[in-house]
Amino acid sequence: MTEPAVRCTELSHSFGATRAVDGVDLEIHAGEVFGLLGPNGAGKTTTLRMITTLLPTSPGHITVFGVDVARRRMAVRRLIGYVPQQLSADGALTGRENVALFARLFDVPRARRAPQVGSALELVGLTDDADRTAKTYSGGMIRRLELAQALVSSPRLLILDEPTIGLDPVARSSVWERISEIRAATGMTVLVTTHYMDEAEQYCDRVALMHTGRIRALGTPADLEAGLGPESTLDDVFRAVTGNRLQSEEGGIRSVRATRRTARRLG
Ligand SMILES: Nc1ncnc2c1ncn2[C@@H]1O[C@H](COP(=O)(O)OP(=O)(O)OP(=O)(O)O)[C@@H](O)[C@H]1O
Repeated sequence: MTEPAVRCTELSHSFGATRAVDGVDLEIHAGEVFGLLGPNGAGKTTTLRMITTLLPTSPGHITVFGVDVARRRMAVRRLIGYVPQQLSADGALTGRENVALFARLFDVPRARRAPQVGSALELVGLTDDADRTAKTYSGGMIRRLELAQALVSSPRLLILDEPTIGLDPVARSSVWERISEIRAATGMTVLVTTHYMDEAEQYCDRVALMHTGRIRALGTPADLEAGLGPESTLDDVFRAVTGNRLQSEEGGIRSVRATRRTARRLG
């Protein structure tokens, strides 16, 4: 059997008295688009930060393509491209310069940098705008630029934390279309967190519904919905397993926060 892209075993993490992640077992198949869904505070970002080596994994255990995250952090980092929630593009640099900076940071060999920067920009549809400063980009273009930054080292696993938050519906679908195309073109595994149910239904092969640090349901969107009954949505499934609604009003507040952050960083 193919090695899973990610295998998490009994993953837990506490911040003081807050149990952010509470006994998560999870396997992400190589080549799939996997959605980790849940409301604010569910433990999604903490889980991603453990997989990306930014937080300790103990007492649990994680492997990325069979490589132990606790023991071989640098080897794991080379396998991963990570787009965090906080923006990471510099408005004073051009799109190409931003991506080139990441190529250097991620140790892409000098001779391969220019071609890899060019193909990362092409994968996200920014070739024509590559030599404009990032402060002239729209919110959707910035997200695509961040995708290019994460793609420039040709990772096998692309991890995206709320990639479409704060974007309008057109920009949201444009980001998702790029993600789908990149997966099709490269066979890359994609792990994404979102609280937009419609996006997860449309673009994820499988999803895990997370609540108070635990995985409450896992499967394809269609199977999870069918398990509940005809006409069910993922939001209904989430409510059935937790008693709460997934799509809270807070999404709006966070969107505004994210938009403000964009304005501040790039303005
Ligand atoms: N650095 C930290 N210090 C203290 N508590 C934290 C820290 N990071 C996260 N938490 C807490 O851990 C819990 C899980 O947070 P986490 O960010 O993983 O959730 P999330 O599902 O990603 O939500 P969001 O999308 O809002 O980030 C929350 O109760 C949060 O307040």
